[in-house]
Amino acid sequence: MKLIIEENAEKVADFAARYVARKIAEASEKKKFFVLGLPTGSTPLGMYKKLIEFYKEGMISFEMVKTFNMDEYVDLPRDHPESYHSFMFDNFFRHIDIQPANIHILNGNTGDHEKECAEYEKKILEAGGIDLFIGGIGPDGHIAFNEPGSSLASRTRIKTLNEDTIQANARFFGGDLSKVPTQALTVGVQTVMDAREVMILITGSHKALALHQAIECGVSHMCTVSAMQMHPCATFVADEDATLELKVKTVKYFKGLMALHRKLVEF
Ligand SMILES: N[C@@H]1[C@@H](O)[C@H](O)[C@@H](COP(=O)(O)O)O[C@@H]1O
Repeated sequence: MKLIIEENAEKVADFAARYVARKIAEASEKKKFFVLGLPTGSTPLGMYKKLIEFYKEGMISFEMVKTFNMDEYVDLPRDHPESYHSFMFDNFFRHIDIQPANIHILNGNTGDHEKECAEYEKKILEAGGIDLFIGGIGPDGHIAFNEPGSSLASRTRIKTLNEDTIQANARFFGGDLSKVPTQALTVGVQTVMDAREVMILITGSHKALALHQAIECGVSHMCTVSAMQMHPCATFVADEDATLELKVKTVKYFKGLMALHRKLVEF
């Protein structure tokens, strides 16, 4: 596992965007599609902004990119401003040259959630698997909507959101808890684990305990992102605030590797 520690959220976004841009460019040079797993939430917004900038500056193209989003609310119309469909189109897809057919987002309005989830897993396989899955985490260490207690062997399925997550997401629904959807379709922990690479973005002191549990404690279904300790190629990109609960020794160790890790984003 790599832990990248950047000064602030903007630098986390810059690192992540450069990392993704370089991977896309490498695949395009080989005339290969690059398959990205993508998150929503406020954490990845800065990365999406930078990637749009890189595209507008002519540094990268998304013509050879396929995407699979992590999750989507159940029974929230696709065109609702807070659906993850709207989020992704408004903040990313509308501004780049990705082919619409290469965008995949779970549909929480089909009425047959089991079928939708099974087909999603199938589509990922047909695309050749995910090359790089990018994720954020909830303050309780959940990845996608794999809430505490979710099986670490889970695959795409319907999940009922817990109280903490509903409260955290209420800010997007005018602070009204009753308006927050209570269920979502989400990729499983194992779906993320199957990706060839995983990159988790964590910013803010409210995520500090989660980062500590994720990388300094044992693997536990109570902090589902901790499963990434078992992934052969996982990178956590955090800002200083998110490292507040880590041991000084851990921080010092990974900061000592930063010169090496900077090479990963030379682009
Ligand atoms: N399902 C999403 C997660 O994928 C996301 O990582 C988390 C944190 O969001 P934010 O980045 O806004 O803190 O929110 C939701 O629970």
